[in-house]
Amino acid sequence: MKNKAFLHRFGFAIQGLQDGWRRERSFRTQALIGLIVVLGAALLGISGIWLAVIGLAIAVVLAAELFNSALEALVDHLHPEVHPEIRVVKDMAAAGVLLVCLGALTVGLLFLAAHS
Ligand SMILES: Nc1ncnc2c1ncn2[C@@H]1O[C@H](COP(=O)(O)OP(=O)(O)OP(=O)(O)O)[C@@H](O)[C@H]1O
Repeated sequence: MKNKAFLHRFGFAIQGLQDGWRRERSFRTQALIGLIVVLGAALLGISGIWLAVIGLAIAVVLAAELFNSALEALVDHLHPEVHPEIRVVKDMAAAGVLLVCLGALTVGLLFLAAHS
């Protein structure tokens, strides 16, 4: 499975996006919020740099959610039983998503403050 051509690897990534969309409600919610924010920003005609920062914040949130979901799926598959270490792994992954979401929220608040 190693060293596949770029198009193959791109296909795997698209498949991962579809799996994330199909299996994870939080990913769907965050993706829809991101879409609404980008559409709203485009309608307001905001400047290029703000669009870039907001787009990056949305992409980082979605990527963090996918990493978190992938880790959860792996852990649940390898170790379905309850275990204190699994709790730590899942809670730390969830904390990572929370931090990224707080960062994105800060970007949103700074944008609103700069445009009000
Ligand atoms: N196998 C386990 N052993 C110990 N604690 C667990 C285990 N599975 C889940 N937990 C605890 O329950 C919390 C929620 O776990 P869960 O897998 O349902 O995550 P979730 O973020 O709610 O996932 P989903 O996106 O599937 O709703 C974890 O953060 C962890 O604290």
